[in-house]
Amino acid sequence: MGKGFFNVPVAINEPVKSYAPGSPERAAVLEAYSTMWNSKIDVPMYINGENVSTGNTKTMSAPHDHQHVVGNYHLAEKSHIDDAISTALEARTEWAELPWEQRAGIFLKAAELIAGPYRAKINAATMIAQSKTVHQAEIDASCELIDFLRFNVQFMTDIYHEQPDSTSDAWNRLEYRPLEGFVYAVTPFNFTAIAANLPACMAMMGNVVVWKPSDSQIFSAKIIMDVFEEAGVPPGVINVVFGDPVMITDTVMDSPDFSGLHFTGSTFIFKELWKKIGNNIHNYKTYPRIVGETGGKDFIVAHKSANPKQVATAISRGAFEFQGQKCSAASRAYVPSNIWEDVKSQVVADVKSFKMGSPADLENFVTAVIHEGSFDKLAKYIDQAKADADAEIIVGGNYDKSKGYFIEPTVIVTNNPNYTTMCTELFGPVITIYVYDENQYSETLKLVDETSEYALTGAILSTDRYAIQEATKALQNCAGNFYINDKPTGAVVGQQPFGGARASGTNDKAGSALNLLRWVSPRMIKETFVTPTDYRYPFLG
Ligand SMILES: NC(=O)c1ccc[n+]([C@@H]2O[C@H](COP(=O)([O-])OP(=O)(O)OC[C@H]3O[C@@H](n4cnc5c(N)ncnc54)[C@H](O)[C@@H]3O)[C@@H](O)[C@H]2O)c1
Ligand SMILES: N[C@@H](CCC=O)C(=O)O
Repeated sequence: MGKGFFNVPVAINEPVKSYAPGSPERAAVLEAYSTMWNSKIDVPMYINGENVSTGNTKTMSAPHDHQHVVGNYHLAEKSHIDDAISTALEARTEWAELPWEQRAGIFLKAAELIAGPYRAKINAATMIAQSKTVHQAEIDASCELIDFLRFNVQFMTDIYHEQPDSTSDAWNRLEYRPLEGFVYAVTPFNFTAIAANLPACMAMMGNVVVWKPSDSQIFSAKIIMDVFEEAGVPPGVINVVFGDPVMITDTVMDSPDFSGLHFTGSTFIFKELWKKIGNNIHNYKTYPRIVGETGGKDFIVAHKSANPKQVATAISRGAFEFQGQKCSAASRAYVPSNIWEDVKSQVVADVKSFKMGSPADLENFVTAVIHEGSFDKLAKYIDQAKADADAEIIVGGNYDKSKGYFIEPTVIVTNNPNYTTMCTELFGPVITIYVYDENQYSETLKLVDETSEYALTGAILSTDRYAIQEATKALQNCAGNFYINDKPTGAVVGQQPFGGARASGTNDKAGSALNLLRWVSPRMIKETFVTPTDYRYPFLG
């Protein structure tokens, strides 16, 4: 320790590859997809650097072909969770005391492994496990994950540089210690990058981790585990467990050494976990840090000055890329009456032109939703919209789960701004549009603010700067990520730190120093050079 003040490589965003016909990346990803599709993988848990198989397994299949099995994974019993906790705690001292540049080296290496030898594999696994198109897999599993790793190393050093003032007779130093105990990462299905980043960024700051991925993402989580291992994450630092989320969480949160939760997923589950922590609060050695990024009901508002083509494109891409399963996806839109007919005709034409099917066919723009539970929920809301007098489906509305969980991208128009699908998170390829009187802009902004419990992302499209300013102010509390003349999706690490407030989360901004600060417990050290030897003030003589 302490052999130099090292500069880390300046983080730059990983360029997104095109996958155009004839490109080497296209050939590589299709080959990786075909190899994975035609073999079956066995995914053990990973505890203390060892693969742990229990024989109690579940199969993994692709959402776009649910009868096609691509492998199985092993389920934990309580004793495995106890093991994961105790090995994490055993690894803690050595890991926490490892100089930061050694930890940085591991995660910078992980970024390069993904950028190079693992890129096709992690993209193909994400196409299979989460039914992402190749473009959506590339911006998530490769680029966003690489960016998380590189930028967080830089943010980590920025944090370490933040030091208090000192004087000639006293030197003040802040030490950014990891949390005392172990931390718990619970990750969602929808972003491979989020699944990797939640455990990785805590480990980067010197913490030891128990990580529970989503059942629907284990196939791509396996590639993350392989990358962490090859990059040199030592045994016990990140322990990966699968199985009953309630049993795993109860076991973790019953431990007095539990010191932090890093969660991304639905609002309801996050609130349940927060309650459990509250109920156990007297048992912990330290107050656990709680970070959760959760649901959304993300909006697009168009002003009467907006360009209809831009509004329509923001809707088509913002609502339907990755089947509307980004937490940032537009799911309610407010369009003024003067441009509605133009917006409507382009959105309908766009949606009718979408190709839907397996991500193995790179021509497809949309594929299947994640699982049967999601499919059934979406089908129910679509049927309800067909039956309700205050809603009309203007395009889409069909669904079919015979082979994969396919929901047609669907646009509902309602004359009721509080219609159920204007308020409830559906998490699928369904957007509801309310057409407002073009002269009721201010009233509509109030409606946008008050309609949903969430505050994740939102967008205003306008060519009128006064209208943009009015929206920026009126909507300041209903979106943690607010976009002007753009769609509300596609935040880039290092450029748009991501997260929302209200029921959308603790707004600790993934991909920024704000998030990393939650995983350290600073120690202030004051060193006095001339230590007093007399208690009296000078004037007391
Ligand atoms: N705000 C963000 O940054 C962000 C990002 C991605 C996803 N999301 C949200 O995530 C949700 C979609 O992801 P999902 O379907 O994987 O969410 P989910 O809440 O169903 O699952 C998230 C994780 O919680 C675990 N879990 C489920 N029940 C649990 C329980 N009772 N106890 C402990 N753990 C439990 C799951 O196994 C999974 O690992 C959406 O609501 C979306 O808005 C938010
Ligand atoms: N950061 C992503 C969304 C992550 C949640 O699913 C975006 O901005 O689209």
